[in-house]
Amino acid sequence: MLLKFTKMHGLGNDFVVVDAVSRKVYFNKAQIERLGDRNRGIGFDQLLVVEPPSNPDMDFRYRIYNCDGSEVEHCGNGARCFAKFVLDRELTHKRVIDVETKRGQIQLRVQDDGQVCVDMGEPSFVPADLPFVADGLADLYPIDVAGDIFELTPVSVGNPHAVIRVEELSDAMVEHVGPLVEDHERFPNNVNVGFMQVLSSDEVNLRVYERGVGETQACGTGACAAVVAGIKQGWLAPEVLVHLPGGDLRIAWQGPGHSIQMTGPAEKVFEGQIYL
Ligand SMILES: N[C@@H](CCC[C@H](N)C(=O)O)C(=O)O
Repeated sequence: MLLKFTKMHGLGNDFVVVDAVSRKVYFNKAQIERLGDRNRGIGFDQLLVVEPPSNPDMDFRYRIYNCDGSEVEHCGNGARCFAKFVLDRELTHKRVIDVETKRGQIQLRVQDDGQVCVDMGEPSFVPADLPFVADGLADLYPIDVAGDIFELTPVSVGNPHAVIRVEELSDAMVEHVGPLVEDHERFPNNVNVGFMQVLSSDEVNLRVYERGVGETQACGTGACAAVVAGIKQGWLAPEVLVHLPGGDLRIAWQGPGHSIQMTGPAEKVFEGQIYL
């Protein structure tokens, strides 16, 4: 079967986006891994599949797969690219789009400047929601990583994140500690690992080692998780500019009972077709 796709990115976190509204398409794990291979396929961090909604109150449903073939609940940068894709392809003319995901319902608002603001839903700090194995509730949780102790904040923003505050960001930290935390036994479903350097109460640097991918140039849910963790710990204000290797995101959270708002760009790179 010849598959038509669009290559997109949000701050360098790259996607292959497929229209499964106009024509049904299903992928198995081996196909996703092959398409995601940067040498033998197209290459992407995540595959996004745009489908009709199952709930008539929603505009679309979208499925998200990491390049290792695993299906995930949520993707912040993907949500913004999704909004640009359905407008560019004229699958909708709405600029406020309600979408079903594995995580639940999210709302995308396309601004006049082309940036997309995503209502990412409410975060949870309850360990069982990630899941994260813990004896009880704490502010910061110490975790033994190959003999070194790190303190982290576990956060679910629909998908699981571990946020570690560091004084300085380093390649060694992300490349060595990232994978060890990602599949640590205390995270039975694995976890996305964010390393956050606080610059001031409204500005941070962040690098994210993503579950099922490795380090990406940006992670939208990772930026949300880092900011809400920082607000919970009393380090950050309700609106924060997050500097990621691929560019900046604005994250706002007014506290418990409120959704996280994420604003940033979405870019189309090219369209193509490939045999599945
Ligand atoms: N890049 C994404 C997150 C994608 C999913 C993640 N790797 C997971 O396994 O949960 C984002 O922008 O949020």
